[in-house]
Amino acid sequence: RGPPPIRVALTKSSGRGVFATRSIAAGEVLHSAQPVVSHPSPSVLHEVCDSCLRRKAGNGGGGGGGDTSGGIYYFCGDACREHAKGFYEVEKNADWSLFDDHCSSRGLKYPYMVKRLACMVISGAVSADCLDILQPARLHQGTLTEMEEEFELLDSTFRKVGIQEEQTTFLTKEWYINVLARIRINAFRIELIASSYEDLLSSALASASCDAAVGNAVYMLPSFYNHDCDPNTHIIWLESADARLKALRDIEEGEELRICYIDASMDVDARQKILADGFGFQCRCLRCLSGD
Ligand SMILES: C[S@@+](CC[C@H](N)C(=O)[O-])C[C@H]1O[C@@H](n2cnc3c(N)ncnc32)[C@H](O)[C@@H]1O
Repeated sequence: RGPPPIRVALTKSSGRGVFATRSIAAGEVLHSAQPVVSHPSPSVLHEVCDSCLRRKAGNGGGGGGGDTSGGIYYFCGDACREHAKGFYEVEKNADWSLFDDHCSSRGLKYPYMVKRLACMVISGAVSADCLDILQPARLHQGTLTEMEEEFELLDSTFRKVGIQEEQTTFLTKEWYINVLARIRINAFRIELIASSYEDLLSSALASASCDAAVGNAVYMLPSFYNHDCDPNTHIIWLESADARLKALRDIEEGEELRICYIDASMDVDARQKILADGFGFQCRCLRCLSGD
């Protein structure tokens, strides 16, 4: 397989975007992508692999061969356990109860990803500026104050573990806010596509009882796709957080590839509100302009 048939370039009015470098047929997989950082949804913790978010065998995932590691984490196999060392070796040594309680009582999900990223930076798995290339959200004063509180809890948790100071020099309030501002705009909520009848049953149960998402993740290339309420591309997850970008219809060379960030079945007013509040832009796609 050659390189993916895409390139990132400036659009006329939506910052950077992804463009087709040749014609693409409907249904073609453009490329796959692995998360830079991911985290299970709090409601399914211990039910999905802490690394790839695959459901535990018996929870509809069919991902046998897994184990639990010290009761705190579940990894679906050796590859994920190995890959997770990037955060696990640091994360498991700290008492996260204050930080986690703070986030769960407020229904916050993204700070868990910042915590994980901080552990990855400390262990040397990624650099502190690995998300800097992504677009940040514009933040209001109220949000900044909340983030400062979260940062204090994160910082004090690391201090209690006694990690060497030179390993945490990156860990400043500014770093925390910068990373979270990028995660807010670029994180994907991951819903796995059921791959068997058993999965269908258990995912129906999961969505009836709680959140259907297995977690959230940030990717590099998928973060450059702009939004359209009638997209020509979509991002899908089959059994794990490894994503696939797939053409929804025939696409011409040079055309911009766009995905839909939200539930496209909502009416135009609801879509506009969510995109403005959550992503900070007014959608002017053809579907919105036609009032559909
Ligand atoms: C995930 S990023 C997409 C890549 C981004 N354009 C960049 O330069 O990094 C999401 C941001 O892109 C911009 N964007 C995405 N879709 C847009 C659209 N349909 N109209 C205007 N801005 C859009 C918004 O600023 C949004 O917050």
